[in-house]
Amino acid sequence: MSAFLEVEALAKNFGGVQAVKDVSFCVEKGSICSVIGPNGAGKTTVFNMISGLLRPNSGHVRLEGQALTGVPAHRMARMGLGRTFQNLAVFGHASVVDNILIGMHSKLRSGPFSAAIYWGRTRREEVAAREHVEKIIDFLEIQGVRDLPVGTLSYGVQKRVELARALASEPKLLLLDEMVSGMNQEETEDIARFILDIREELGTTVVMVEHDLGIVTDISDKLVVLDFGRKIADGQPHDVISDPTVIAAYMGAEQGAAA
Ligand SMILES: Nc1ncnc2c1ncn2[C@@H]1O[C@H](COP(=O)(O)OP(=O)(O)OP(=O)(O)O)[C@@H](O)[C@H]1O
Repeated sequence: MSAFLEVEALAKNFGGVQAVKDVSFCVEKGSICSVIGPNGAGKTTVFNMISGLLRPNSGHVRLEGQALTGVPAHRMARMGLGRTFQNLAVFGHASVVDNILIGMHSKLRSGPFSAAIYWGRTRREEVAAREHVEKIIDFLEIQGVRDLPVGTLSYGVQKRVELARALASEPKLLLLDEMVSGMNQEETEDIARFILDIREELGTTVVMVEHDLGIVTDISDKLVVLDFGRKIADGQPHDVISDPTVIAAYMGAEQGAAA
């Protein structure tokens, strides 16, 4: 049986820079997998190849055996992918509810023309969409700010709205790009709890790129470590972070930064 997500021999060059070289790993259904590594290791590039923002020079990505490689990013929601971005990607002037409704558009069947013909179906879809949004709002505990413009909220709550929008399309695979960077301790702990709840209660598989080693070792089932574009380790968090190759990669990066 094939793995839920298969990343096979991915490679990507930017001009003369080999950002990712022959990276392969698998993610089991219903698990949380984190891709870590020092600055410039190739994490974001791998992530963007999984989510369709970048096309690999070679290699494949498959979700439940279906090829994702070459599928444009805007069709990924229909393939079962949801994602958040390293830099906040919310509509600051729109309310929390409207931001989440925007995330649902890939699930709605009615466009303006079919809406004119099938008014009843459109109406039912809209009611169902609003009910679904309310469930997500309850799930992520953002009831108190539901009608406020997202731009007026704290950074941690805005990230939660972004997460809500990614969940709106009911993804099978949720990709989280440096979700907790810039968050304080309390916001980080909240997000860690929500990620665990998403896995437990919604059964969603989660892949994250993360700098914060505390959160990844606490909540991940598996870590994949990159260094200079190559995979140097993968496995259970406590084994991986005590692996001498991984320690050396992080220490090398620190020494490089200090020099
Ligand atoms: N668009 C690009 N053009 C040229 N080089 C790039 C581009 N994107 C990434 N790189 C280079 O590819 C390498 C991997 O970058 P990437 O952003 O994937 O690493 P990262 O592990 O996500 O780093 P960070 O932790 O700093 O975000 C780096 O050397 C980077 O400078």
